[in-house]
Amino acid sequence: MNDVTTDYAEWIGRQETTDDDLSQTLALAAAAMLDDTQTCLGTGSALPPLWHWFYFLPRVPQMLLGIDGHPQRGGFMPPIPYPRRMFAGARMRFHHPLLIGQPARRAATIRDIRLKSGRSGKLAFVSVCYGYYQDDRLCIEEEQDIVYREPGPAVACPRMLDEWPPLPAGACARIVTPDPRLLFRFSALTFNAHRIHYDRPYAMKEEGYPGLVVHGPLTAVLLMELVRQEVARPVQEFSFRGLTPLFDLAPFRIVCTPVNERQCALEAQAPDGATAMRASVELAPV
Ligand SMILES: C/C(=C\C(=O)SCCNC(=O)CCNC(=O)[C@H](O)C(C)(C)COP(=O)(O)OP(=O)(O)OC[C@H]1O[C@@H](n2cnc3c(N)ncnc32)[C@H](O)[C@@H]1OP(=O)(O)O)C(=O)O
Repeated sequence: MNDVTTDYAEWIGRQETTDDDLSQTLALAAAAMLDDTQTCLGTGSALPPLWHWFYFLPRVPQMLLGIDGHPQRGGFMPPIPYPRRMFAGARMRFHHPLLIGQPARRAATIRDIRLKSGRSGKLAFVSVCYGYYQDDRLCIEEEQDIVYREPGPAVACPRMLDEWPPLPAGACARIVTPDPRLLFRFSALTFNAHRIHYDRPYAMKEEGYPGLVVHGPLTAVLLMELVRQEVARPVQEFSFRGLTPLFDLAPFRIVCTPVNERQCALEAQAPDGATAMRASVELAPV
């Protein structure tokens, strides 16, 4: 089940390059969404880690969007027939911060396509590598896993704990209320038209979710913001895997637990206490 079918083999190695001027306006809009009134975001300032996701936006014409709101498959992304797209995870290494207001380039390459069978049914994982450059200098290396699922049974509404469990020693945490205003602003900032994040009838009736789905990259950004504010040290590496979706139906908790001098374990906990996203950061040496 792990082999790429010949149908998709020609997509491996496919490349796409996107230029962006890393406008200050978008950084200020991202800061507003994150309630960040402190970070200096002037021209030439370092873009906080993961904020590169607010740039290099897809420029696919409206007429080429699929029914789910994503660009129709068969262009850069392979024509996988499973209809339910999700962001499954990513790994990245930060070499240098991107600087606001200066031209930058993103080079994308499809690295791998794998068909798997999971508890939820048939899955197709597409791994896309990205290199982010400024002045021809590699600033960030990233690999994203996008998963396409076949339709399955409706996803149940998660039960809510009466109380969050105690935190591990040394951990810090924050409760996030993922209301539609936050999801809408994140969709807008990433120019992501996937309807599961803002169109409740579509999310529930077509894709079988109990509510609007929280973007995986939004949860990852919130975890990174917790590190940026509470640990306040430069991050060298970051990785995450989405284990179960989060919805706009109840608050979730994000937790950062130091593991050693250089590493923190991160987690987003669903309202029922289950781990919805597991992540880790490697910090720069002191
Ligand atoms: C933006 C954007 C979209 C979104 O943001 S969607 C919302 C964010 N994403 C999520 O909420 C995804 C949450 N995860 C899940 O729903 C499930 O974990 C998933 C991905 C459907 C898989 O669940 P299964 O239970 O069917 O899978 P298994 O645990 O049985 O594993 C089967 C094999 O798949 C591998 N695998 C599972 N999860 C991941 C993952 N996150 N990343 C990479 N690989 C994964 C697992 O290791 C098994 O592989 P084997 O080789 O061991 O068979 C947008 O669209 O842009």
